[in-house]
Amino acid sequence: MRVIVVGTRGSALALAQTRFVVERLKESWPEAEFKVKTIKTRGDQGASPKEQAIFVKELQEALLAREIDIAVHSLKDLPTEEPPGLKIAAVPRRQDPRDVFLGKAYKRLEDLPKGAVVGTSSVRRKAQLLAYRPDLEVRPLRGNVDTRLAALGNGEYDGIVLAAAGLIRLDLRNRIDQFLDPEVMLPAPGQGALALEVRQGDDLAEEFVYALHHHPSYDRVRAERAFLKGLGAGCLAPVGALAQVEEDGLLRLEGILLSPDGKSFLRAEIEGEASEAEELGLELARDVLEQGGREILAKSL
Ligand SMILES: NCc1[nH]cc(CCC(=O)O)c1CC(=O)O
Repeated sequence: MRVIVVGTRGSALALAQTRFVVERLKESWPEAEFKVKTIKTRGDQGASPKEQAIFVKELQEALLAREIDIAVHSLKDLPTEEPPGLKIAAVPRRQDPRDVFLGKAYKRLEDLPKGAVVGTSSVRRKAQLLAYRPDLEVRPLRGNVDTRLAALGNGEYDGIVLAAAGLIRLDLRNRIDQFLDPEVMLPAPGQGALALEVRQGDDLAEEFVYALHHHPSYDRVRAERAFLKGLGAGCLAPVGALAQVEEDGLLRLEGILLSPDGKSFLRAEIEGEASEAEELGLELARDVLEQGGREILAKSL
């Protein structure tokens, strides 16, 4: 039988995510053989959105070139359009999608004194931080998770904001001081979810990864990504989105579009059938654009 090659980037987080995926694959398909291949990329998870896009592309090229058979991505780093010849064949059960606060002297965002310095390089996090607390000073914070934790330790910041999922997957949950309420900080579309990508027509790889597919997680991230896509904002505008599947099976999607300074924003929500996840996301985006989102978008370009 064919050896299935699982491709990943080399950052600690990417490797941890891939180890998790490969373990699940081996449990589901004990007869099959899986091998991990690290695709060397210049940077890491803390790179700028533009660099992130390059790393994603390198993995996709390796897939198309048959150097790997399955690519493991953080879903939030993937562009909303799939390249020709590839498909997202599975979205495993999503990790906690929320953002988290890690503080130096103060362990909660609301306890920070006026003018406190918070580190993040995400335009989405910055805009929402400023919308909540215009008095804060938001300073850039790049690098992989370790680098960012070290920067907090050095006292350069009073606090930093990261994705819960990254810390949890790196076994650093104990470093989290506060899970941010989505009322204050809506996560990035797809945050906390993985995407398992294969070549179209590679039925074996597709069948293998489908064993890890979690449909409710897939519906949620499809709604969130459709909202992002519908705004036509690309990855550079401050956009947050979070979908939940309610007890009655309905999907509730909340979305926000902000100006980079957080002074203007539009937040809206919609509810409907989970099977209509994509339509719900697109409809919410249309609502937001019509309520004044177009003017807000013009400010972030
Ligand atoms: N943009 C970098 C990135 N891509 C995925 C994660 C975390 C894990 C996830 O959201 O799935 C991170 C780090 C962060 O935002 O703190």
